[in-house]
Amino acid sequence: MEPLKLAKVVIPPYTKVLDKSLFEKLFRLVAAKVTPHQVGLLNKNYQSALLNWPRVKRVFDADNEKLVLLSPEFDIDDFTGQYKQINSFFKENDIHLVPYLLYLDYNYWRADEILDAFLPDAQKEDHPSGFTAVGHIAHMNLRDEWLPFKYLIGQVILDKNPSIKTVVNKTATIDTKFRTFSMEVLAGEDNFIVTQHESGCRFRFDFSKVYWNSRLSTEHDRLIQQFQPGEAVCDVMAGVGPFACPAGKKQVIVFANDLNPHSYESLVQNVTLNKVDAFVKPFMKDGREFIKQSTDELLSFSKTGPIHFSPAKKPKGKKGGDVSTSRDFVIPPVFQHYVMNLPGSALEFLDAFRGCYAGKEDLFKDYPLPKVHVHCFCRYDPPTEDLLNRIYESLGHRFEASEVTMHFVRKVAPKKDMYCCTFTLPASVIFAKD
Ligand SMILES: C[S@@+](CC[C@H](N)C(=O)[O-])C[C@H]1O[C@@H](n2cnc3c(N)ncnc32)[C@H](O)[C@@H]1O
Repeated sequence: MEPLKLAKVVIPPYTKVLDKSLFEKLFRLVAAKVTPHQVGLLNKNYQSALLNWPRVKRVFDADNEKLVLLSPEFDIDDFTGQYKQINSFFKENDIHLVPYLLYLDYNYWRADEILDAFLPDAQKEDHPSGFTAVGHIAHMNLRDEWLPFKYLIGQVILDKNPSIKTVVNKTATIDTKFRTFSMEVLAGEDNFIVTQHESGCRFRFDFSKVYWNSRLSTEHDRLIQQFQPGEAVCDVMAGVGPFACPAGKKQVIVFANDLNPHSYESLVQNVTLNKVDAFVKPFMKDGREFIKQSTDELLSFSKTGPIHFSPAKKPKGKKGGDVSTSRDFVIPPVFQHYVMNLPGSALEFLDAFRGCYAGKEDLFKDYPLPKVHVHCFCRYDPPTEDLLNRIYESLGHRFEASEVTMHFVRKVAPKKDMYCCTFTLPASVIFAKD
């Protein structure tokens, strides 16, 4: 008896339509015709002789009786070896054994089983059944050797993942100004407008025109946790709002900026979608200019009076949760945090902090100096010296290692790690008059 495994199938490279009949398989099995009571006895006493394949039903109705499928290894004539006892049981109880044809088709097999059957064997462990989901889109990053089978791979991913409606493959490395990448639809609808959930918020955007990376959700949450209600945060490269909107939901005041007009457009929509308009202000400027101008923008905004916040009324009958009390949030005249997530170049923007609060020293009477959370890539392990040097080159201030937290975010490539450096902006930098 063949094991439960798809045999290799040969499909010519660049085939566009998957012939699903290639994955149909017929198994000639034996079934025991028993009473419902005997099903329990078989399950209890003779498990190893019964069919035990994943996702395959073993017991079927047959008139007033039941058919129980036996293992393909079961030997009907074995009265001395491992099947001696079950064969005796069948004989003593006058149980009939009947042939049973089990048919498994394309719907039965998992994506990785189907891909293993038609993709070349080399580097089998890397067969591409994994993808990153962004809303209804499965985003793949296929290696060159799988490209001749890209449409079939896309079809399998689409068929085997009910929430996926579009499968795309990245066609070039990210090197655009706005961190977007070109992509090709492998299967499904040609629709890039997605709705993605993260950190208790909803985000809508065109995945082909803006930056989004679902793998950053932990990093988003990590920083959001550091922001306190009533604090002011300057999100210099905000994208479609994955820091800004959740922070706004916890009543953090966020100036959120992105230079990509498509990101800005989605950011504006997402602020409204998540009802954080009172707390999150979107901008579309170059990050360096924004760092400089946002100090005055916030100062003016702080003079408009406190933000009056009334939590949405709880639906009738809902118990628990916070007591709904309204609260006034005084807008701070200075930022407590700057977030700069553009890891390829954000360190180079640090020079913009020189003198950004020059002449405004008094504003810090009641506020601490701002913290910067700047993301960057590094190819050194440990990263300390390299990152301290690069911060110095741009900011013009040499920190001690103990003054900068270097949080490892993720490995992007074998010699490319993403970090978030957090430090307090020195008074000598932000009040500099040079
Ligand atoms: C890596 S993405 C991060 C987006 C978002 N903060 C996140 O965590 O998903 C970097 C963002 O910086 C924006 N960007 C690129 N150059 C910029 C610049 N000079 N000024 C402001 N934003 C810029 C891009 O459009 C992109 O949305």
